[in-house]
Amino acid sequence: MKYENSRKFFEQAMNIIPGGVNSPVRACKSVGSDHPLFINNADGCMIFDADGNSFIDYVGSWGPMILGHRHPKVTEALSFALAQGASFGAPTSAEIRLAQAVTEAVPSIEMVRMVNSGTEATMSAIRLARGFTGRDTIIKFDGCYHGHADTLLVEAGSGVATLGIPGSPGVPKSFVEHTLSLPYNDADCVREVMEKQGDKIACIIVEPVAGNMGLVPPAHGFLEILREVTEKSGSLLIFDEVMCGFRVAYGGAQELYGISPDITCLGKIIGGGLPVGAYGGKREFMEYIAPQGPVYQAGTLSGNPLAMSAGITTLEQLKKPGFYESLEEKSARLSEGLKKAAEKAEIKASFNRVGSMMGLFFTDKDVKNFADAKTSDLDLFSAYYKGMLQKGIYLAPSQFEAGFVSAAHTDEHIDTTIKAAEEVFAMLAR
Ligand SMILES: Cc1ncc(COP(=O)(O)O)c(C=O)c1O
Ligand SMILES: N[C@H](C=O)CCC(=O)O
Repeated sequence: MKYENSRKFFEQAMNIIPGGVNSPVRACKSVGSDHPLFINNADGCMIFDADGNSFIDYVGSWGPMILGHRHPKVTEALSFALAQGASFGAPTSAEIRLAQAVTEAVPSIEMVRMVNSGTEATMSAIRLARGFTGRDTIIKFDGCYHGHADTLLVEAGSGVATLGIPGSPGVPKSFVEHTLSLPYNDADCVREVMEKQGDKIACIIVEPVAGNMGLVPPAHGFLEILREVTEKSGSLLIFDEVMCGFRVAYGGAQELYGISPDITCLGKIIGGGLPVGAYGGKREFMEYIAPQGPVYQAGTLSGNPLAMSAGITTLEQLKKPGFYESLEEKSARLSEGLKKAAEKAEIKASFNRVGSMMGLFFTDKDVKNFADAKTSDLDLFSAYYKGMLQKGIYLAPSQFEAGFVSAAHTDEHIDTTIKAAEEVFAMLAR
């Protein structure tokens, strides 16, 4: 494959955009690539770069593209919405329709506020929890990523883990002194901390399915314990379902595991590929937000009509009978195929999957938390990433990211991917 145009664009971008990219993980630095792919267009589960190369896409714009790219119904809805005007900075009925779809899908959400990104959703949810409880301290978990708000970068996953950045310069110590980060899936540790400090804790925020240290499912009973200790101490439980919401089930991880949080953060899928975020929960909490309540939060483009229409149409498609069953079948086929391929080549690898979110770690440990994920052989991951790319398979360029299957992937695409992995594993084993 030739990458001349991507290389040329990256040189130009490096001059005028920090690191040549508008979000760090895209630069593909950690896998040793000297440039990312510049993308021209995408269709279904295929993505096409600026040099005319085509790839089967398992990044799906980092999760939103669950229907695949350019779904005809979403494209049609967007054209219609655009014809009415791109933004009004005033309420539209589309905001009510998306709010209705979200509250119907996720019963713990009685009211929802739209924002423009997952970062805004989690940042606002934390402010609400602090405002409502009158407490400052928050608990998060190592390797979970909740966007780039100052207080949430402590021990974060995703790009922070990929680039090995310890938190971030520019975040004053005093901003993070109220953030406690605990090991994911360690119920005993949570109990211990909550027994000692529960009355000071405003909230526990968690990715109920962690997708930013690779993919790590919640251990049996872990989410139940979080619910129990927060209820006991009067703290709020926040599920950050920006990635897993509408992904692992129509009602998200809370439907899958049967736990009802106080506040839920959403993003990605509910915008159908347009910039969006949302946070919602029980009426008593949400009525605390301005202008109804005292906790301030605002946004010029919040509830943007294009994002609302792409989101509404996406959720309509997801609601169709059999959607998640079919996605589960495809994802199981892929994950089983990759597992067998690694076993055949005697590659040390550990696999996690929840529905259409999956992770392959180059370690012989079962990966249950960030410390386990960090035992992965990152050089082997880089070689795997590059090998797969050469064979036309587009994966996230980091061990600490999840992979996503979409409704547009067919058995044929999946079998092509497994065959590519067999060849790459065989090469890595030599
Ligand atoms: C679980 C989770 N929360 C929050 C975010 C932040 O979302 P955004 O990148 O839209 O700000 C992300 C992704 O970046 C995420 O995966
Ligand atoms: N893991 C991140 C979000 O889910 C990846 C997106 C980004 O940071 O650019």
